[in-house]
Amino acid sequence: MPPSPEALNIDTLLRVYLVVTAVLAVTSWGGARHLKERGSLRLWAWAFGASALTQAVRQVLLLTDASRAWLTVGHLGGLWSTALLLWGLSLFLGQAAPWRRLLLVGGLASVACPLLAASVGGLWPSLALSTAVAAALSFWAGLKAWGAWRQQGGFPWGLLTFSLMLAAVVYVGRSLDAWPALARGPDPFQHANAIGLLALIALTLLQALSLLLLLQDRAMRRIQQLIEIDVLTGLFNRRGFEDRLRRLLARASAQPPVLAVLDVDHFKRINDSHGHAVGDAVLSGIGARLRATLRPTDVAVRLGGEEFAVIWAQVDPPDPGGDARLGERLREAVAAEPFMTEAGPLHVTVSVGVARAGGTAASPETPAQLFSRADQALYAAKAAGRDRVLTAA
Ligand SMILES: Nc1nc2c(ncn2[C@@H]2O[C@H](COP(=O)(O)OP(=O)(O)OP(=O)(O)O)[C@@H](O)[C@H]2O)c(=O)[nH]1
Repeated sequence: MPPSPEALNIDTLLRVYLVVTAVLAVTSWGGARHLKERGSLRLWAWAFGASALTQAVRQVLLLTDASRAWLTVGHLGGLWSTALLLWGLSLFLGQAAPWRRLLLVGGLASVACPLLAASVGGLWPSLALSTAVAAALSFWAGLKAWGAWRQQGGFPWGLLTFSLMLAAVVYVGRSLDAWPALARGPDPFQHANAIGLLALIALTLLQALSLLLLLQDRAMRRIQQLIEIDVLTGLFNRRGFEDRLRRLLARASAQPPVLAVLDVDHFKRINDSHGHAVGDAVLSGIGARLRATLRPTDVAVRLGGEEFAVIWAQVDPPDPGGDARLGERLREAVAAEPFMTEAGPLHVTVSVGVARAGGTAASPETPAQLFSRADQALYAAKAAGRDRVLTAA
């Protein structure tokens, strides 16, 4: 026997929806203030707030003898909420927010819903229209989240995509269910409507959780960047380098990585003759040139001062002179053209030591051993007159 409509009373569920979205709005707003987050989180607070506010207005209207057409305000919460969530999502992803289109769609629906209700004399056309628009917006937001999920991966994007797409399906169901021609009598309609509402409450909670996880994920990535990235060049710093080298060496790969250690020749002279700012500009330029010679799988590092390193993660099998050619590419990238600085064009060279990871699959060379061999080759290149590449034995 199907549960009686009392088991899932729509008005009770609407009040639960009001309380849940109000709590989410207040916590998101407080969180946005606390984190000094002006963009997406504030819009998401408004998104939850839109649902709470429209429901609150509906509850107040129920206490008055206002025209039933005004009760359609309760239908608009999901629509405005999804529009604001989508807006915040665009900001979060650094994309241009389609706010004009969102305001237009939301505005038109907000006018059309009470007008429809007044002219038909029932609430169903307003519910059908508002849920259809909310479905489209939720699908649009779901596509955005899906795009980010494909690009960046990660559980929070997956959860958000799932909850937005499922919300779109629920909205479509509610929209179809509102049509009297499709309803199978008042009770099934009430029951399906209530199930839809229950699902929306759960999905709203899921969305809030995934947005929270996304914010946390972004903060973690920022911290990771601060820890691992050299501010001057944008390359990895020594910590990031050690971490990556350790992981690459631990990975049993058909081709062990090749490491180059580079040191700028007579860099002290640049600093002494032209000042630290010019020296910094040269270091930054070297970083850019190194990066430009590499593939995304390779790693470029500023080890500190005027010392750099490169790890080639995927290299050809060893062949005579092959490793030296890799190092030569870096040396040429730096020496080929002068660096344009405020002190004029400066010709800069680097010395390079290259070493290919050795050992066996069962007992690979340690990062310290590999680095030491490359460093010795660099030292030998310096001693041999600089501006050259030497490979480790
Ligand atoms: N502008 C600038 N200079 C730095 C930075 N870090 C280290 N240096 C300078 O880099 C110079 C390194 O000098 P040395 O170690 O003597 O080496 P070099 O002059 O490059 O000589 P060789 O390596 O023997 O060819 C020092 O003057 C440091 O002060 C930095 O972040 N910015």
